[in-house]
Amino acid sequence: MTVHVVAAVILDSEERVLIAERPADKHQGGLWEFPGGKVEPGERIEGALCRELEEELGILPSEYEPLIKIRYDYSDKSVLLDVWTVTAFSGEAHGREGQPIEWVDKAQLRDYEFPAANHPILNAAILPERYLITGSFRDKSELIDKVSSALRMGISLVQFRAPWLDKEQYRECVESLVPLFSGHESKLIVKGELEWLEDDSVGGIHLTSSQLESLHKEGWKHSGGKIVGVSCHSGLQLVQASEVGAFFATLSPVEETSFHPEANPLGWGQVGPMIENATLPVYCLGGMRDNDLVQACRLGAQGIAAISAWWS
Ligand SMILES: Nc1nc2c([nH]c(=O)n2[C@H]2C[C@H](O)[C@@H](COP(=O)(O)OP(=O)(O)OP(=O)(O)O)O2)c(=O)[nH]1
Ligand SMILES: [Mg+2]
Repeated sequence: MTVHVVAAVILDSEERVLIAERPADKHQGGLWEFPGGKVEPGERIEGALCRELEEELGILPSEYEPLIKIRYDYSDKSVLLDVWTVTAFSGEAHGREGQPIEWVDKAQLRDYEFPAANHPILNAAILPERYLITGSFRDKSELIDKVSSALRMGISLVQFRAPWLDKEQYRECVESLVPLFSGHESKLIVKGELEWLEDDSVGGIHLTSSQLESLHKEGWKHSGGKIVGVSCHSGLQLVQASEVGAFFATLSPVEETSFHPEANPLGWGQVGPMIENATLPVYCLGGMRDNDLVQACRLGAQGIAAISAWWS
């Protein structure tokens, strides 16, 4: 039997996250957690969220939205963690059950030890809702202009993609973008070979589904703090993406897109259950515009990924 648990990534005005230490005598005791607890029979999930945060922290959430759902089988117990982001609440958070609590910068979250099920939840808590993939550009200066303007729009995760360039031009473009990301909370992800993981000037890499397939076959597993994203087009690939230790996946094409006119759109109807079963954060990709974000998040996605929407 699966225990349905609601948990909250509570943010303050400085984007810090509230975490609490689980009592030593409880399941997964002594580890840090996102506050929450079991949903009672017949209880609505939002009701359980408000009740648990009131009981454990003495706060009442007023603005919240679904972040991610993760199923996980511990040897002694199976849980469905239904995680919500809370962006506004009344009251002063304190450990009402005597549990230590801490407000932590997102970048520091990985320094704390969480239960095994929380791995994708940490990634979801850290990743933004919008993921820009670079589109066409004439030269480096246009590339820099376009990425700069996206960063000014508040986009903080950018994949550099330019399949028409040779290796040297490609590297030069990456090098020209790197300074835009220093000092920002933003991350530059390079679409390309695994060797980019060794490059400390970039935030991570994005793998194609065929790279995923061969890496998965080899039994490759990502370790370390660098972000790894993977392009997925099926439920099986989403499973493989989790198994190789990817931080997130894009799922495409959700709708028709001029970039891949030959591909059959999955449509929201198929995308919903695929996200539901995924065990990593998923960005919807393919024909996405800003106003698709609400629908994507309603289906449990991390957010949306796009070229055209933010590449003007
Ligand atoms: N709240 C919370 N629970 C988590 C997290 N990660 C994780 O694996 N769990 C597991 C541990 C527990 O098996 C279950 C949550 O149960 P709980 O002990 O907090 O439930 P509860 O607050 O209702 O407390 P009680 O019924 O034991 O008094 O989910 C997390 O980040 N937050
Ligand atoms: Mg609890």
